[in-house]
Formats: sequence, structure tokens, C-alpha cells
Amino acid sequence: MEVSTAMWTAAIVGAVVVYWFVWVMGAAEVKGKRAVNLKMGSITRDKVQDKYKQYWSFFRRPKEDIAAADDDDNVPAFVDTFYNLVTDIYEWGWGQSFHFSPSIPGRSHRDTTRLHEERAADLIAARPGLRVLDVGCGVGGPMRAIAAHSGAHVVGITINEYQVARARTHNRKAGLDDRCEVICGNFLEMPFADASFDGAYSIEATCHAPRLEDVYREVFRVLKPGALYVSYEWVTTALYSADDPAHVQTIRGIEAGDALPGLRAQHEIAEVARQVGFEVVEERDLALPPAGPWWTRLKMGRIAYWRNHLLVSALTALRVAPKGVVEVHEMLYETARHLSDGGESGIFTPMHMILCRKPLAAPPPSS
Ligand SMILES: C=C(CC[C@@H](C)[C@H]1CC[C@H]2C3=CC[C@H]4[C@H](C)[C@@H](O)CC[C@]4(C)[C@H]3CC[C@]12C)C(C)C
Ligand SMILES: C[S@@+](CC[C@H](N)C(=O)[O-])C[C@H]1O[C@@H](n2cnc3c(N)ncnc32)[C@H](O)[C@@H]1O
Repeated sequence: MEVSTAMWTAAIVGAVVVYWFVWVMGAAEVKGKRAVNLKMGSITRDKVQDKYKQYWSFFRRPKEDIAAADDDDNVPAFVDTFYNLVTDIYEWGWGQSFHFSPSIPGRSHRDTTRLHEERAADLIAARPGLRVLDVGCGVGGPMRAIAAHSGAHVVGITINEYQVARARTHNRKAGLDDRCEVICGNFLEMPFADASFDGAYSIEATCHAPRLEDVYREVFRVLKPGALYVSYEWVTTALYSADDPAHVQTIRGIEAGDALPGLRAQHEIAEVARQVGFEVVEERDLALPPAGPWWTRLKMGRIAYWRNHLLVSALTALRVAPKGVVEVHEMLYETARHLSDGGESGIFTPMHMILCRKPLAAPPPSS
């Protein structure tokens, strides 16, 4: 073969490999985000690395230190920074629903995600004509599934401006923007009138609140008497022991890599719901058998993580992705390891379900 032919062949094969690696293998889990489009929310390119460092020095501290430094009030701002850093990576590597779901043999991740969301809608009896609140809505994967499944009108709230824009774009593309609304705001002080919703749900979002009672009290306030609220909570289970260094390391790893000011114990959730005035209708860990393990999706992705790491490194070197993306991606990789350790050992669940009702004649909540 002539040298020029060999060079052309090598160039064409190289181009095909790069195309396959970046655009085919690196394609978004649910179409919409590709590695070449990774932005870091509303953070400008030159600030990504600094913002990541600020985030990390805030959340790598245990909850006692966050509280002792009187930093609880700063949590929402750092949670906002976190979602600027991770939203595109989540969409690219996971899809538009930022939560876990029990695995079901023979069903795809997309199916099990949707079923987990529809279960929330069914539990609060969402139906056409009702106005339902999504507390911590992300880019709106659950909101669209729930509006489509139940026919209800869904209003989502998220602290992160970039997620609002993503969610609105997705809603429009899905043809659901007449039934799905997205508001930027803090769920600890919601910009909604008292008794203005017929139902509410939160999926893996209230764990970001420094005090759970603050968000539950707000949900209670905006619900009409008799309305239902369901939440999927991230908690430590009864198997967790604070005296076991391996347990502590796993839970600290989950908190630091997921912008959590401190995980709560499973048994505390109902207590908080009652404290703000709710009746607890049902409480159950949806991860327990017969549910299939939620963490297998994380474990099965080892090759994908390696591919993604190479991709973000290459894109950063080529200056397509901003500096700092590799560090954020590494942090998520570590977090995934802690999450699957937590799931496998049974000391942690991301789907402790609590279903509450606001009583028809509400007694004054205790403060
Ligand atoms: C509820 C929350 C988020 C839960 C999950 C949606 C995310 C938790 C950890 C995330 C990920 C970890 C590894 C990433 C991987 C290294 C990358 O290549 C592709 C994306 C990941 C799989 C990413 C996806 C989302 C998570 C599973 C918290 C924040 C309360
Ligand atoms: C892990 S995501 C889950 C999103 C969505 N429920 C889903 O399952 O796709 C957590 C969400 O909670 C939101 N959040 C966290 N703290 C918040 C706060 N104080 N006020 C409003 N939203 C908040 C984040 O912005 C993010 O949208």
C-alpha cells in the first residue's frame, strides 16, 4: 500500500472512531445532551474550577461542622452551585429524571424510572383538573411523566435557574408546556399562596434541606385541607451504625458528593411530618424486597464511566469543555461508589416513601 493511501485510511478510520466515541457512545441517555454540549449551568467558563473548589470546601465538612459554623442558611446557595456544576453531566449520563428507582427484571431503566414517578402520582390521586406541586423538580423528568400519566397540572419549583430553562425547553418539546409550569425559587420559602395546591410530591429533593421541618412546613402551608403529599426521602436505615468507620465513610461520601447538609435517619421522617401538622397515611421503604436493587444501574456503568472520563478529559484538553469538568466528573464517580456501597450494605435508601395528608380541620402546627 502506498504511504498516502495508508495515511488516508488511518485518517478516515480515526475520524470514524472519534465520531463513534463522542457522538454515538457518548450520546445522552435520553436524547438532548451530548458531551460536546456540556456547560456548567449559569457559571461562566473561567469560574467553573473555582466554583467547584468552593462547593467542595463547603460540603466536605460533616453536618455538625456546617451547623456549628452557622452555615445552614448558606446551604441553598451551595446547592444551587452544585446543580450548576452537575446538571448537564446528569442529563448526559443519566437522563432527565434525577433519581433512582427499583430495578425490575426485563424492564429498561427508562421504564422503571417512569413507573416510580407514576407511583407518586397515583399515591396522591393526581387527576385532571387538579393543581399539583413538584417540590425540587430538577429538569422536569418526573413532572412530564406525572402530567402525562395523570392529566393533572403540575407546577415545579427548583432553586437552580439553569434547570428552569432546561425544564421549560423539555416541556415545550414534549408538548406539555400547557400543563407543566416551572418556577425558580427556594422550597424553604415558597412563592405560593396558602392552600393553593390540591396535592404535592417531592422525589429525592428534600434531602437538600438543612432542616426537614422547614420544607415540610412550607408544603403543609401551600396545600389545601384534605390534600395529599408524598415524598421519596434519602435516609440512613436502622442498619447504619455511627460507630462503624466504614458506615460513616460511606454516608459522608454520599453527603459530600450530593450537596447534602446531613442525612436523616429513617425513623425521624414521620416524626417531622407530624410535627408540622400532617397525618401520616403510609410509610414504606420502596427499596425493600420484592423491589429489585436500585444501585445495580450505578454498578453496571463502570465501562461507561471510564469512557465518559476519557471523553471529558479530551474535551477539556481541546478546550471544548471548561476547566474543572474533569474534577466534577471524578467527584461524581466517587459518589457513585459510595452510593452503591450504601445500597449494597443496606445502610442507606434513596426511596423511603412517606404519604401524608393535611387534615381537613388543621390543628395549629407546633413550632
Ligand atoms: C437525588 C440526587 C441525585 C441522584 C442521581 C440522579 C445521581 C447521583 C450520582 C450521579 C452520577 C454518578 C456518576 C456519574 C458518572 C461518573 C458520569 O459519567 C455520568 C453521570 C453519573 C452516572 C451521575 C448521574 C446522576 C447520579 C446517578 C442527589 C443529588 C440528592
Ligand atoms: C436530585 S434533584 C431531583 C429532581 C427531581 N425531583 C427529579 O427526580 O428529577 C433535587 C432537586 O431539588 C432542588 N432543590 C434543592 N434544594 C432546593 C431548595 N432549597 N429550593 C428549591 N429547590 C431545591 C434542586 O434544584 C434539584 O432540582
